[in-house]
Amino acid sequence: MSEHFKPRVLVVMGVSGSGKSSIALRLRDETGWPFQEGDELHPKDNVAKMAAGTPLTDEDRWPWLDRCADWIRERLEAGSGGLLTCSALRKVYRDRLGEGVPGLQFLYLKVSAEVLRERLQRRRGHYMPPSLLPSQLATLEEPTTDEPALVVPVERTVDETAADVLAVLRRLDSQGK
Ligand SMILES: Nc1ncnc2c1ncn2[C@@H]1O[C@H](COP(=O)(O)OP(=O)(O)OP(=O)(O)O)[C@@H](O)[C@H]1O
Ligand SMILES: O=C(O)[C@H](O)[C@@H](O)[C@H](O)[C@H](O)CO
Repeated sequence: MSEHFKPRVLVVMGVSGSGKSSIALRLRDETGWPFQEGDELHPKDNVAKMAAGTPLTDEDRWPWLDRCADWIRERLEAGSGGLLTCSALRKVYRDRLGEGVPGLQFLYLKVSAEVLRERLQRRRGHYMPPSLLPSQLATLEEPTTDEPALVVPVERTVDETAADVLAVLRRLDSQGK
């Protein structure tokens, strides 16, 4: 049985290859919160575009972000907690997802460009080509300190990183935050 954590909706964010899916799945196992892979909410044209090596535009992303926002809102209303992977690269995207709504928290996976390049080169069986990394990094606006985001460097193992996040959640729970 998983440990009890106060239900929160966490958006696990960062560029392609930062480890969103890997970390979110570990956190799902530990918290028991519902999990949604944000990549699965992309309209199929978006996936085809990325697979062909073309970066998405803001216009491509809005319908996808709206689907992500719907999922977040449902989870908040249900009070079940939730884990969504979503690159959420720009501040306006995070606003669209509902940043600032109580109970919604972002978890930013901060990884150096070198490590990202290496991970994406090694990854197999994913539509996102490593050639899109520069555009992902160019689009990224890291969350600032006045945003409700936890920032974790993820150049250690998935288990170590997940343990760090759980420690933060326990601390927030014990402080009644
Ligand atoms: N902490 C880690 N240490 C080493 N390798 C990792 C780590 N986290 C993830 N990886 C590996 O890096 C690759 C990218 O991870 P993952 O698919 O979880 O990233 P992602 O952010 O969900 O990517 P995308 O947004 O493109 O779907 C995978 O091959 C994964 O096994
Ligand atoms: O905003 C974006 O450009 C996209 O969401 C990408 O980040 C991908 O969906 C994901 O990272 C691919 O695997």
